[in-house]
Amino acid sequence: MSAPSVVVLDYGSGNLRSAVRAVERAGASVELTSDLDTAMAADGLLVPGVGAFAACMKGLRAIRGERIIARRLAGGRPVMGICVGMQILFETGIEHGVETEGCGEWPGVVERIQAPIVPHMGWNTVDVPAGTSLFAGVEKERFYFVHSYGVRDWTLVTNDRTVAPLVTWAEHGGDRFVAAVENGPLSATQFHPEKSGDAGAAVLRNWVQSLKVA
Ligand SMILES: NC(=O)CC[C@H](N)C(=O)O
Repeated sequence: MSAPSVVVLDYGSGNLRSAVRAVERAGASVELTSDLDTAMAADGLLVPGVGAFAACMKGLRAIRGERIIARRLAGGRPVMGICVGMQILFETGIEHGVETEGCGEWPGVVERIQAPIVPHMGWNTVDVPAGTSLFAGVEKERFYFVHSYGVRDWTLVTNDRTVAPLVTWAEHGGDRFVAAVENGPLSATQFHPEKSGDAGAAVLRNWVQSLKVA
């Protein structure tokens, strides 16, 4: 079976090369591009990101990235967001007093972590829900975080006809925030799997291996 194809979306954010290398090591054939048709056709789309929420959303909109994400998800085509690439999937981001509209794939606000020491920078464990596939085999491992903001409250309303997302939580300085989400074709991690050693590599491998099944 050929390697799954993954587009790493190039919307001007940083951390692109390490994301490309990490997904290649996870077994995918990777292209770094902002081309809409290429991004739509790939088995998986990875949305990395470092920097401020507003700047990332500006860069994403400049290449119609929010439309690429929405159209892929409408067709059940897998997307994974990492760090700011996860944060921009939510409804709103508030950084340095600036409120910015996100992609709105999930309700919720990205806001400053309420902890004595911010940024949350370093290795941490996560609280993984039953039924996870993203964390299969590494549920008890540590992952590398570098962020000052996060989603501290998960308020998605579901009913008996919808499959609730699997939400993984983490805690820093007494504050809890969403560390990962598995929601059908949409996956996301607040931590950097590409900076999280063998455990992070396993998360990316789990995601890449799910693409051919999708
Ligand atoms: N690693 C980053 O780029 C941090 C992303 C975001 N600005 C945050 O602080 O949460």
